[in-house]
Amino acid sequence: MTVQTELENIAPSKLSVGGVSKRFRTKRAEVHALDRVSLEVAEGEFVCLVGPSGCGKSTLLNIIAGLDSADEGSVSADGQPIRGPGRDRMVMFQEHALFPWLDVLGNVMFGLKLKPGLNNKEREEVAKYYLHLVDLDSFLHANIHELSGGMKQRVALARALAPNPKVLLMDEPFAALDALTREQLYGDIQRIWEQRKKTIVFVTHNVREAVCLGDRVALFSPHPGRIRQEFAIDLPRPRDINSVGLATRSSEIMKALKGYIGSTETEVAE
Ligand SMILES: Nc1ncnc2c1ncn2[C@@H]1O[C@H](COP(=O)(O)OP(=O)(O)OP(=O)(O)O)[C@@H](O)[C@H]1O
Repeated sequence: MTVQTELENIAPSKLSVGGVSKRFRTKRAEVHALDRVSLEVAEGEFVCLVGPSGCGKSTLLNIIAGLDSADEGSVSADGQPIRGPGRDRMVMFQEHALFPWLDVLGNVMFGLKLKPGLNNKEREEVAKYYLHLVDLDSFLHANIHELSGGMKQRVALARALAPNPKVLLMDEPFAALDALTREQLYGDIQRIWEQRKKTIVFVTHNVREAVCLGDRVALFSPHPGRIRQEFAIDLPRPRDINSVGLATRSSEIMKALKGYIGSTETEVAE
């Protein structure tokens, strides 16, 4: 395999979630995290899962990632049942989970370790391509602890993209960042998604963030976790989170969400 073939866009996956239920049993209680959740995500689609804390968004993402399994129902990528993690589905979490003993380049190269057919020099070339994509060319040899929160998440994004997955699964990746840094990353992730043609499932409790990024927003409610409604977002891209159109659409969705969870719920940000 050459670096050039490795960097080519590959066809994104279609995801299919059918009637998935999941319960967690602890010593004291049983939590019904997901109740017959179904979701279809088309090839290259950007879908956001929105809802208050505890409604099962991360559980569903973990099941699609193959990090957890459903009690009932089916989950498949391109028609193949998902039975465990795979390089075709990379996950990015709120916490960057970078290795502090490796520099920026080393962290992204680490994700390519198991990539067959690439030698070290080629892995470095691939890693540099993705670090350029996230605007970190000048920080290849920086230590992780020297970076800002936003830069760490850029490294984490480059690391998730480097194995050229068909699906990117993102669990509140920007939640711990300040508003300005988040806004920059909204622009970046939209640009990268269009350039690299990934299927993206993005978990957030921020309705505006979901409307800014998603082709579609799936609304969850908790106890038990269910998808209550889906909204197609046809605003032109790239979207500005501060635009009037986006605020209007967010308010409509927020209103629907409050109808499902009650207006006293405070964990969802508009
Ligand atoms: N490993 C686990 N053991 C026991 N309960 C769990 C486990 N993982 C999740 N849960 C419970 O399942 C429910 C759904 O959790 P989940 O993390 O999927 O929700 P979420 O919508 O992603 O919430 P948040 O936005 O807070 O991450 C919650 O009540 C949670 O406490």
